Amino acid sequence: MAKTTKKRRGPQPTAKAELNVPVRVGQTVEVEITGLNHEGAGVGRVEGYTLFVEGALAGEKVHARVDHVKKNFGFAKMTSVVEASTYRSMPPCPVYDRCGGCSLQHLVYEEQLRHKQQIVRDNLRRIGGFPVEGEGAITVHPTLGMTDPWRYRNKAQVPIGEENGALVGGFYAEKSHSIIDMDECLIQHKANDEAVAAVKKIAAGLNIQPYDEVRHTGLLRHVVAKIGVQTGEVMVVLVTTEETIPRLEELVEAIRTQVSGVTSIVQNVNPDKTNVIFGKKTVTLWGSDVIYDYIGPIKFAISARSFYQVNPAQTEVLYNKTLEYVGATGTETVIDAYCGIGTISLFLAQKSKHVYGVEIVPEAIADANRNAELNGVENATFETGPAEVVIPAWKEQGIRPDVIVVDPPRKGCDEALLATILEMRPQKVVYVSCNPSTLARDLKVLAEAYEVCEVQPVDMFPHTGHVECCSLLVWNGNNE
Ligand SMILES: C[S@@+](CC[C@H](N)C(=O)[O-])C[C@H]1O[C@@H](n2cnc3c(N)ncnc32)[C@H](O)[C@@H]1O
Repeated sequence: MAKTTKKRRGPQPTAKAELNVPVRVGQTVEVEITGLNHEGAGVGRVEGYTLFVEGALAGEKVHARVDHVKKNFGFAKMTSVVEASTYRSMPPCPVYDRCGGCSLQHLVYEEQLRHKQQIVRDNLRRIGGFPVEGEGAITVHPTLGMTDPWRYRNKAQVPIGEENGALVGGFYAEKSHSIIDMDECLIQHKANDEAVAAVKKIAAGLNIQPYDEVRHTGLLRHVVAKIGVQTGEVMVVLVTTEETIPRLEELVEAIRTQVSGVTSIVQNVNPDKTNVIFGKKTVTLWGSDVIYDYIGPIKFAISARSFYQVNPAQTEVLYNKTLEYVGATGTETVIDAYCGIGTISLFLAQKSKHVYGVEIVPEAIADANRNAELNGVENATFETGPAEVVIPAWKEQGIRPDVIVVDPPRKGCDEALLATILEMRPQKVVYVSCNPSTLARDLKVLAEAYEVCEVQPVDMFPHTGHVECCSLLVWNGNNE
């Protein structure tokens, strides 16, 4: 099911004269594509003016229709290929060009991996000012990809609506609130697709009213399905506008008997006029409050609302790399900043003396403590709060980490945290990042006292433009 929707750019009848650019909205142009940007759009020029062309690949000549112009660059959509790249492949997904969840399905997978490695290199050079070639260059390893890069997502979040009087669920059509019905997503675990399709059919059969986003009427807003890939346990979450569900017993009984692997049926109530999926109230309708999964040897309890990495196979690859870079032997004190539900912390606790995890969301820390208990881990301590406040406090308390691991959100580390790391000077910093540009910016700051030894890109989200990285930094021994 659709994971993301394409950025919606509003209608823009800007005349080319207004901005003094060589193209106008609605015009079809021929463009030679020289590169791919971080969102997977082709980059080309028309009379020196940069156009980002959705659907085009580096090395291609294409026809494209301009749909948005700005002063220095514009956006276009490919309408036909004039000269194709040898790396072009036929996207297997039938709704690929309408969904927007994936942006790279038309590029052969090996080339996607090379592209992601290049994106990391470009950011390190352009934003970080690091050499990436020749003597003294940072080693950026080839991206670690999946042997089978399909059906990897363990969570589907599907908006429900109405089309011609029928209940539908799938993804939002571009620049609209109407939902295109879809029962299969090729990057989604098959069990989740089947669970959502079954729930849609059951809900329609029981005449449960789908949500109308514009009028803010109806009951069923979203169907969420989650699977613990290692345990096969499935959770179905019904997100509704109201607490009362008509024919509730029949609904639960049908889901319980028709959804394969289901061990948990949960209702979340979201009465607000918002595009945020979940509301505050969650009730278990049948079965367990949680499903379980394993990453490596660590068992995790996953509730309806808890954050859990969506590609568990590649998460294990990423965490093993983190463990390798930390290089713990059993004597180390490690700080895990931005620890979420303690996934990295619990991985590290196996090999370290003590792990301190900090995270801003209280519910995530409650999950981290519960997961520590579940795994009998006694050498991990979790604290709620901003990393940039809690870690300086730990410093004052005399905690001296040998290694600090950071895994911040896309905006990167807070400046105050980087300053604290430079003051604490652990022997190593391991930086896990989902955004190469903020990674490059922060590494540049840390390079004052650290050698950036190597960067390992990991493909957590095949067929999308995203890339995750794990970087090893070692203190340069300079006390100044
Ligand atoms: C990319 S996630 C990493 C989660 C975890 N390491 C994992 O692998 O599942 C970033 C986490 O940072 C948390 N966060 C955001 N800002 C924070 C801050 N200032 N201090 C501590 N945690 C923060 C978010 O809530 C989120 O859980």
